[in-house]
Amino acid sequence: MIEIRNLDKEYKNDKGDIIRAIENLNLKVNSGEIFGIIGPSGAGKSTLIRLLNLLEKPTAGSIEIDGVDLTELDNKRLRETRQKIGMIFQNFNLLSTKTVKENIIFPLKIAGKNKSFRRKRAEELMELVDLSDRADHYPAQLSGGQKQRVGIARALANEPKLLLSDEATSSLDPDSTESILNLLRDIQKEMDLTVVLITHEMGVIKEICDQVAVIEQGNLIEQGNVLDIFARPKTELTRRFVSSVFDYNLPPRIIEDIENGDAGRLVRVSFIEEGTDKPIISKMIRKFDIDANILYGSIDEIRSIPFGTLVLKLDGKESRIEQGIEFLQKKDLIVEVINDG
Ligand SMILES: Nc1ncnc2c1ncn2[C@@H]1O[C@H](COP(=O)(O)OP(=O)(O)OP(=O)(O)O)[C@@H](O)[C@H]1O
Repeated sequence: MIEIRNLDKEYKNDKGDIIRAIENLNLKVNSGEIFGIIGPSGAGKSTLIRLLNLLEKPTAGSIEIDGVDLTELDNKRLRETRQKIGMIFQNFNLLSTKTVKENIIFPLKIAGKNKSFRRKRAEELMELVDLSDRADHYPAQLSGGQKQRVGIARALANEPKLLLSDEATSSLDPDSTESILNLLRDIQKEMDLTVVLITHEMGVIKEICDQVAVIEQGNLIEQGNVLDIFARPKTELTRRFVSSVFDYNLPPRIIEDIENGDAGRLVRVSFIEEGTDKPIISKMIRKFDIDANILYGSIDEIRSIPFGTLVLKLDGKESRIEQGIEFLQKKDLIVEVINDG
């Protein structure tokens, strides 16, 4: 669906220095995915999402959507293409002097749709986002969550195939965030949309994304399936993001033992889906004559799929322990030796 190649974006600051907001970035987003891009402040997230519909012009590189390179389109074709890319914003960007219904009708007007079509489509969209009873309210009369619902309805007006979300839940309270994320998930399924969202909150990624890319200082540093990234974050930054929503860090008493050289042989076993861990670990204990004490465990759910990690202390013959670890790895558990003992 989207293929970004060798993308660069440079800005000049007030002093005339060049700031490389995006550096040689390559990314592929498949059709029908909810793809999250996460990074700390200043990483280049907003720049990247604005590049995706050419609200920002790249300094170099290409952005293909369904095989069409946006950077090569003339203004007229770019405008047409943009109508098929919906976008929602952190600050909603609603027209304050227009009602809910008029805000939703606005992009349909721009697309040249006739009056009866516009009215009918607006009714459908208000129903979709559960705001039919607020049709004649103005944005100032709505809660943040309701404003974002209007933003979503407006973004979907011209039946886009791609929806871009620029920190859509960052200014919402936790309940509204949850309901907006659920709405995004539902409409993604119902309309078979591809969604690209940027966020600085790992909770958003955990809640609705299928794939995630982590960016830092304009560079893509890690990318993959959300479950894999949670189970095996490769970079320090990703690990920090994961730790913000999943209790991944070792408890202080274990860290202390490691520092004092008293911890023994410790492994972290991460598993996805219920029950896969227990029979396999007890099998390892029997098969290789190893003692395995669970020192610490943490279990959560990622989009209804159980996901957890256990920290085990292994005792036994060195060679048998090696074989035991290999055995776990072959069973598709993610095993990380955290202390050699
Ligand atoms: N119009 C601009 N002119 C000059 N520099 C810019 C401009 N827009 C962004 N930048 C710089 O580019 C870098 C990336 O900014 P960007 O807003 O894309 O980051 P971000 O990850 O979205 O940050 P935040 O989460 O704080 O919004 C920053 O160093 C920023 O100062």
